[in-house]
Amino acid sequence: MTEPLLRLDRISLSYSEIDVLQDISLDVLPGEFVSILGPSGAGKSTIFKLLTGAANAGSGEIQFAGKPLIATDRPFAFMPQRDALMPWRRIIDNTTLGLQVQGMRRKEARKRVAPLFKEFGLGGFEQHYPQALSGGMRQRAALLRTVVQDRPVLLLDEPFGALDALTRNQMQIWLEAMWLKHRWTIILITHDVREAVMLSDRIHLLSPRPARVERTIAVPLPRARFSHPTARAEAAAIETSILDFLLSPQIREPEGLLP
Ligand SMILES: Nc1ncnc2c1ncn2[C@@H]1O[C@H](COP(=O)(O)OP(=O)(O)OP(=O)(O)O)[C@@H](O)[C@H]1O
Repeated sequence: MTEPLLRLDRISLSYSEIDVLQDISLDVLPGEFVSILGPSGAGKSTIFKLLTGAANAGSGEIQFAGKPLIATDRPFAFMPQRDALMPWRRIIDNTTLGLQVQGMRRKEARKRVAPLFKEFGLGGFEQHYPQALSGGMRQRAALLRTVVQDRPVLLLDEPFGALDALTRNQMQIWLEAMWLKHRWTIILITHDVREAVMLSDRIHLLSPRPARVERTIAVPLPRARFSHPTARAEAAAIETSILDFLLSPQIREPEGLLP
């Protein structure tokens, strides 16, 4: 059996009186594409804060490659919800930012990222500023900045949430192709159930805050699922069952946003 690359073992976390995570246990296999889905405010981004060291668990353990994760050990490259491109830096210099923060010299960092521009659909835009790029291009630039850091796990927090439906779908197709080629280990936070079913090997469904893993759903279907002649019906059925679950009375928005 493949050993997990990452394991969260009974993690709980509170912010002063607010309990946010309660006994979260989940694992991620090497090369696996995992999604985390759950109601708004459940604590999804908090899981990434824990992994990146921006928050500390009250109890439980995080293991990476079979050993407890220590503070100096940061095997994650994080892409935040908004692209966070710096408007005053050219695209090439935005994509080198993570490497430069790690101490790489600008010239060397540029050499590392430049060959990847074409693959990320950004060829010819190296010297442009972010405001000259479309929403999809900006997200690809942010993803490029994340990927070049060459960390074992990519943490993507709703990377396509702000895009229009058509661009989002194009980006999902592109990300799937990139993942099939590079086999990165990815944890994706998303609100988009179809996106999770399309891209994930497994989906962890969270309860409302304090978040627990309510269900883990494997999606063992061939890729390009929603256009695959036989898999598409099953993919649609999984999507419907997740939506039913998320809209069930015990899971749906706790603030009563739904009737
Ligand atoms: N620094 C903080 N101090 C206090 N409370 C916080 C802090 N950060 C987050 N929270 C609270 O923790 C809860 C979980 O927040 P989190 O951002 O992890 O949710 P989420 O599931 O990612 O939400 P969304 O889907 O809306 O982005 C929320 O109630 C939020 O208000």
